Amino acid sequence: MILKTTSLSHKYTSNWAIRDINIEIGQTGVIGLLGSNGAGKSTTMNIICGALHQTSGKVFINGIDLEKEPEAAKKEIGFLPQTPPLYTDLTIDEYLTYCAQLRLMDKRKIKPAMDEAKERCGITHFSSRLIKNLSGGYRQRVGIAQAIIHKPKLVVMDEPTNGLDPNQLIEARKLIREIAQEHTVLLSSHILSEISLLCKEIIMIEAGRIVFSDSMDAFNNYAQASTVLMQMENPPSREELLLVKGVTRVEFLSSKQVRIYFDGDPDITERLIAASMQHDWRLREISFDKGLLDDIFKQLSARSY
Ligand SMILES: Nc1ncnc2c1ncn2[C@@H]1O[C@H](COP(=O)(O)OP(=O)(O)OP(=O)(O)O)[C@@H](O)[C@H]1O
Repeated sequence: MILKTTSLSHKYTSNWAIRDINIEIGQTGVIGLLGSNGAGKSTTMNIICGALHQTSGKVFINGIDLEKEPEAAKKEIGFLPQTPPLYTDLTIDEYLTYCAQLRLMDKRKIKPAMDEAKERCGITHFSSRLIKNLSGGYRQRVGIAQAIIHKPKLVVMDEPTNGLDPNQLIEARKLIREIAQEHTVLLSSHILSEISLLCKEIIMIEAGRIVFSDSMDAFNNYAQASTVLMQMENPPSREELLLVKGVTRVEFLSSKQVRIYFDGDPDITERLIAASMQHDWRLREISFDKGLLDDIFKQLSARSY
């Protein structure tokens, strides 16, 4: 088991920030920790990485008890916190060397490990550049390089794609996927689409408790389609749409785009397509729209897990 937590709970002051968090991860790949702001993602990650001491519960990294043998356990953890601890007045090489020393790496192994981490993160050409002169995307890569330099089994990334522009996002996702081929990556986000793009397993945390833990496929099945989105060149009136069997409510998002609420019968799309052909609505696009993340949170939080 690469990561195991048992009944992990934490109180900062009087309230529980997280309660009874049980996680078991045994394989490589990206595992997503999904939750809204304040759900307890950072608290959980900080404890797993030994940056925060839990009120109760246990953490095992590769079978090693983090509390009892912190040094040995931390050798198997790479951590990219929400704000990467970058020393901006150092060059990439100076910074990575410093990080490797902090991890108590064997002196002779530092240079080859650093070269490999830089290569994987695509920052070799900036080796002697000061970190303060790097763009946000490249700083993020340096953050990832420091998390993998000692080849840990588990790499923990707290909201690693936050604040990146669309191109940097694509690059960062690619890099994370590559890293996940050899390491187990536990990655947090409050954005469902980000998690669904990257993760095969998902752990959802809400108000400090795990409310869902399964494969992304199982999650997608659970998140039932709640509405249908239709784009038409020649849309009908609200009244006409309400005449289609199963349609319960119609919301015009623009003059040509409509959100259809329906009674839950998935054959609704066939009936809408048939009606469109019959009345020449000139349908351009039709798709199920999964519930908004907030709705899914509410549904999941409401059931006892
Ligand atoms: N240092 C602290 N002192 C007191 N309460 C804290 C502290 N850090 C976090 N909390 C509280 O603990 C709860 C969980 O916070 P946490 O930062 O773990 O959530 P999160 O899911 O990571 O949210 P975000 O995405 O906003 O970082 C929240 O209610 C938060 O207000």
